[in-house]
Amino acid sequence: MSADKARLQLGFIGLGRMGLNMVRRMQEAGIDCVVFDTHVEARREATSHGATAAESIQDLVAKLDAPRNVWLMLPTAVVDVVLDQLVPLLHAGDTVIDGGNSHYVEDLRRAEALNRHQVMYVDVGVSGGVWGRERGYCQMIGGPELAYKRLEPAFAALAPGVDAAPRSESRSGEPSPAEKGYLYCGLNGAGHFVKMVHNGIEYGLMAAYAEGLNVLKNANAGKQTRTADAETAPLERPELYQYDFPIGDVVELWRRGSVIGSWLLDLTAVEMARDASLKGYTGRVSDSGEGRWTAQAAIDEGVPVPVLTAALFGRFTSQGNDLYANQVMSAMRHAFGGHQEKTEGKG
Ligand SMILES: O=C(O)[C@H](O)[C@@H](O)[C@H](O)[C@H](O)COP(=O)(O)O
Repeated sequence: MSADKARLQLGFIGLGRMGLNMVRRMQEAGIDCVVFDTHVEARREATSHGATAAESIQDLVAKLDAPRNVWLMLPTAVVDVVLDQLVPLLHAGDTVIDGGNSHYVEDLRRAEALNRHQVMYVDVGVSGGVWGRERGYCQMIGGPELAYKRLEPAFAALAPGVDAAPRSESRSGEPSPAEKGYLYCGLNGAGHFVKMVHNGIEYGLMAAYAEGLNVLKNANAGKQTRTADAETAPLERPELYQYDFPIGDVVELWRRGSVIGSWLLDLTAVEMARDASLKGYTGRVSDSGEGRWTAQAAIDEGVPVPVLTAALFGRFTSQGNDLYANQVMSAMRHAFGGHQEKTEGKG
């Protein structure tokens, strides 16, 4: 443990799915965390891992040595509420870190507001989800470089480390922060901007796998008999679609030596091994905002992102937001051709 690591103390607000595990990882690395969450149980759990619990935000600030560092790991909707309580308690030279999935535009506004109190604001896009405690967290960091430097032992403790991936050819010597799993991306907003695009890509990758696997799943379409009044046109050559692929095994196979292996595919394989029919899922795919923000940024930049937007719109469809459009089309079809809607599914 380095001397710097031993000295760093961190206030931590928000002990949810990710926050608690992040605190555990930092405590294990010798970083003292003073934690607060409205759930007493979460605070108790954090103390069992060596953290110091605070009874309130005021108590948390009082328990920290100056200059204070307070990391927020909160749903985006409550960040401003907590900042309103926290910032008046802080002093010049203190730092607030937002590790949630905030929009980078919000970071710019918040950084300016905190700056008026001479409090530094750092935005950190954190990837790794519920697996982060074990695998480490990939961190994309924006804000004043001074604050980044001060917090570097915390970023290093949370990061997966250089061994998480084979070193890229022609990189040698002391691994760079990026190779360890954290990166200073630039001034305020930069961290969440990079995380926003990361999530835009996440949507695209997920949709690509999902669509491909659906083509495999329906490769037995020629086996289904279609009646004259079926919903869709008959297959011209049903003999071409007579396959029942073991999708779970195909996914498992692609994890080994194929071009499209990835952690997303690894996770898919685990789900498929449990139940390849995915009966436990209705297929409603939520979106928390970052896919939308990526599309908005691309429009402002005049950059085409057809794959990412198609994936985003696919999520809207899954949420049922295509219903009225479909009703309009069905009404038109009925109006011009007298066509009745079929009540059954695939015919
Ligand atoms: O990198 C990550 O760990 C994920 O990207 C994560 O941060 C993501 O934001 C949420 O798990 C869900 O996001 P959506 O609701 O937008 O799918």
